[in-house]
Formats: sequence, structure tokens, C-alpha cells
Amino acid sequence: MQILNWQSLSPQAQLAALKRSPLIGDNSLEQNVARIIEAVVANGDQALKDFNREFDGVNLETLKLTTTQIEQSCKLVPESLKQAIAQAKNNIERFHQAQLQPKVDIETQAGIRCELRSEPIERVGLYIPGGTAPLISTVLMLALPAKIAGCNKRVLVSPPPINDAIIYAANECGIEEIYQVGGAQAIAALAFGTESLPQVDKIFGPGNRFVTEAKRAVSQDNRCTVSIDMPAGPSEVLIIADGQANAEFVAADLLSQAEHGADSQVMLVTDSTELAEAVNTALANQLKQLSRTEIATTALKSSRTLIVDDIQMAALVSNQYGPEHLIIQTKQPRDVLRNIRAAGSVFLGAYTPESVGDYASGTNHVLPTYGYSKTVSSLSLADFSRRFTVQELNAKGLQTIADSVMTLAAAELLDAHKNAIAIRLASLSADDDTNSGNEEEL
Ligand SMILES: NC(=O)c1ccc[n+]([C@@H]2O[C@H](COP(=O)([O-])OP(=O)(O)OC[C@H]3O[C@@H](n4cnc5c(N)ncnc54)[C@H](O)[C@@H]3O)[C@@H](O)[C@H]2O)c1
Ligand SMILES: N[C@H](CO)Cc1c[nH]c[nH+]1
Ligand SMILES: [Zn+2]
Repeated sequence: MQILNWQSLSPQAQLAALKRSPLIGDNSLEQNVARIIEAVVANGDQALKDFNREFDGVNLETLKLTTTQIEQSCKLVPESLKQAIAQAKNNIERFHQAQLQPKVDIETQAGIRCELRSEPIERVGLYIPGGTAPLISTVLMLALPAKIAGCNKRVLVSPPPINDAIIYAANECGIEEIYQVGGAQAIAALAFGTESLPQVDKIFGPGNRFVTEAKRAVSQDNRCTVSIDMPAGPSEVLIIADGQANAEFVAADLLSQAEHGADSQVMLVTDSTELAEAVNTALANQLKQLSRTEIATTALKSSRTLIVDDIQMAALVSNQYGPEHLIIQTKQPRDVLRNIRAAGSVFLGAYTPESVGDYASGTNHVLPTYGYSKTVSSLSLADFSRRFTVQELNAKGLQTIADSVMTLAAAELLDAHKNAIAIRLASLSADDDTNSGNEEEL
């Protein structure tokens, strides 16, 4: 990886050093994806079948998997993989169950009751990447919280042919509707519906740059009202490491994300030039042993090592970058954590490789990329429901805040707002003798 001395760079060069892969900023991406979306809107299932052939080389008559197909796939999954899925499922379930929030129901003042309630999103679409690697673990990351949250209709899509273990994991998580379609076309189908794919209310899941751009585009298309979880694009990792870090561990973690895609990016920020050089040597050795050498090599070309004066400076650089994953391999990682302001998921210490969060520790691996970790949260149970408020006042409660509301309404020059209070005050004072309902329990 290219080694740059952070402090010696001009402010513009520092910005350039933190830029994502040039593949992501490719001008033709938006147009290509728009073309795919329009084809799906115009031609429905036929367009999906055509794109399956064009992008995935698969000819399918039917997009939805039948119960028999699901049963057959489940039988083909080896026992050892079933057991690994079971352990990961258990941890992910536990971590997401623990996120269930108690209801908020309080009196802000006597006679004024305010509630915060939560309802599951009715129809959710779950995108499971499968272009270059079958992301079995993503099924658990999406389908488990969707089930725990209580989403009624849970539709899964993935590029064809869908890997048996993806189908098994989906079945284990209670998914009944599985469609063999991926890429931007799958996102368009979930947003607009086709003859065989149902329209959904919210689309979840990570994907390559085509998938991520399609999610952005449909969420801003006023022909439909679909929401999305977040921009969860090509994987990224930034590692903060000091001189005592194990260069082999650091290199292995960098490669674990570089192997995701040519458009992935990995960054090392360190105060040790010796470590930076040792990591480059380890990268070269480990790279040769990988099956996805070509993908990882391309990703490494737009990846960088930044040398900083000290580790606290490394935290500032990381905050500016806003990584999807942040690994801290320093002597006292929690001291560094205190200064972290932006990261999708953080991995502390030498024995917490990012792979554990990808698969089985329990945290969710669907995370914001492109620097959005500065403002967007990692996927959690709350994303699968919508929150809304309820309020109820008795007469006494209304009388207590009437003056403030009328004063504010007058200041905003909104007479009708003020009148909605005044008209009730007048009715209450007419009733005053009987004082009916004034102290009614809420
Ligand atoms: N941020 C996260 O939370 C997160 C989590 C897991 C995975 N990921 C990322 O998901 C991605 C998975 O990528 P993938 O490619 O393996 O699978 P994918 O399922 O995201 O994409 C495959 C699909 O892309 C489409 N496609 C491929 N080339 C195309 C082209 N030239 N034009 C139009 N469409 C094209 C095809 O339809 C294909 O089916 C990786 O980038 C990985 O890093 C991110
Ligand atoms: N690292 C990915 C998130 O960026 C998640 C993943 C799934 N499988 C392997 N890795
Ligand atoms: Zn990964």
C-alpha cells in the first residue's frame, strides 16, 4: 500500500488521501443504474429475467423459489455449516433481542400524557449480496432483526443461482419468500413491484456500488414511497495501530476487507514507519495465498497507509474518514476509543479481528460506508420499526398550557392554531360551574 506522511501533506492532499475508490465516483454509474430501474418499471419480470441473463449468466423461467426447491437446498448444506450458522444466529438474536426498547409513556405536566410507541414496518425487502461471494451471514443480519421486530412480510432477494446455504439460513430465520434476482434490478423490483415480486415499504441490505446507487435512486423517486436502511456499499476498514501491533494480524485484517470487491478500500493509520513497512511485507506474502488475489490487489491500489505523529492524531484522521469498520490495535485501545466520533463498528485489541463481527459475535455487519458513519448509525432493531407519538390531555392539562400555545401561535401569526385552543377554553369556562371532566384520569 502507498505510504504517505500525513503531516507533510497539504490540506488538499490530505483530502485526496482520504478519498474512496475512484470506481465509486464513476460518472456512468448513475446513468447505468437509472437505465436498469426504468427497464424494470417498464417491463417488470421480463426485465428481471433479461438482467439475470446479462449480468449473472442465468436463464430462469420463474424467479420465486418453490417450497420444494427450498427443502432441497436445505438438505444439501453440510452439518458443520449448519452448526456455524446456529452459533452465529444465537449471538445475533441475543444482541438484537436486547435492543427491544421499553415504551415511553409519561405525563410531561399534570393532565398532559405523551407516549412514544413503536410499530413494525409491514413489508420489508432484504437484499443478500451474491455477485462474487454468497453472503450467508447477511441473511442472519437482516432476517433476524426483521423477525424480532415483527415485520409481517419479509421478502428476500439475491443474485441467481442462490447458494444453498443462503436458502437454508433464510429458512432458519423464518423467511418464506425468496426471489432469485440481484443487483440494481432487484432493488427496482422491490421498490415498484413486478408481476411476481411484491412491492415493499423499506429495503434493507448491503451490496456493491450498483445496488447501493439503486437504493439511493429509488428512495428519492417520487413514483414510489420506499425507504432504505442506509448507504451500505463496498466494504471498508480503517486500522489504527501503534508500533507494538502485530503486522501479520494487521495485514490479515486489511485483506479481509480488500477481498470483498475491487471497489473496497482499506486504510492503515499508524505512528510507526516500521510497522507500516512490516505490514506491506506481510500483505505481499498473504496476498499470494488468497483465492481472490486479483480483487484484493485492485482494492489495495486505491488503499493507503498514513503515518501520523501520534495515536491521538490517528483518531482525528479516522474521524475525518468515517470508516465503516474501525479496528484499534494499540496498547490501550479503549483510550483511543474515547476520541472516536465516527465509525460503523469498532473492533478493539489484537484478538478482535473484523471477521468476528462479519459473522458471529452478535453485532450487525450492515454498516454505513462512503463516510456516512459520521451521521448514519449501524443497522439495529430500531430500523425495522417506525416510532410515533401519542398525546392526550384532559381539560386541566389543556388549561395549563393554553397560554403558552396561544402565545406561540400568535407569534407565528397562525390564528387558526390559536383559535383551536381559545374555542375550548371558552367552552370550559361556560361549563365551569359543573367542572365536568376537568381532572379526568389519563
Ligand atoms: N457495507 C456493508 O454493510 C456491507 C456488508 C456486506 C457486503 N458489502 C459489500 O457488498 C458487495 C457485494 O458485492 P457483489 O458484487 O459480490 O454482490 P452484489 O449482490 O452486491 O452485486 C451483484 C450484482 O451486481 C450487478 N452487477 C454486476 N456488474 C454490473 C454491471 N457492470 N452493471 C450493472 N450491474 C452489475 C449484477 O446484477 C449482480 O447480480 C461488496 O462490495 C461488499 O463489500 C457491504
Ligand atoms: N465485511 C462485510 C461488511 O462490510 C460483511 C461480510 C459478510 N461476510 C463477510 N463479510
Ligand atoms: Zn467482510
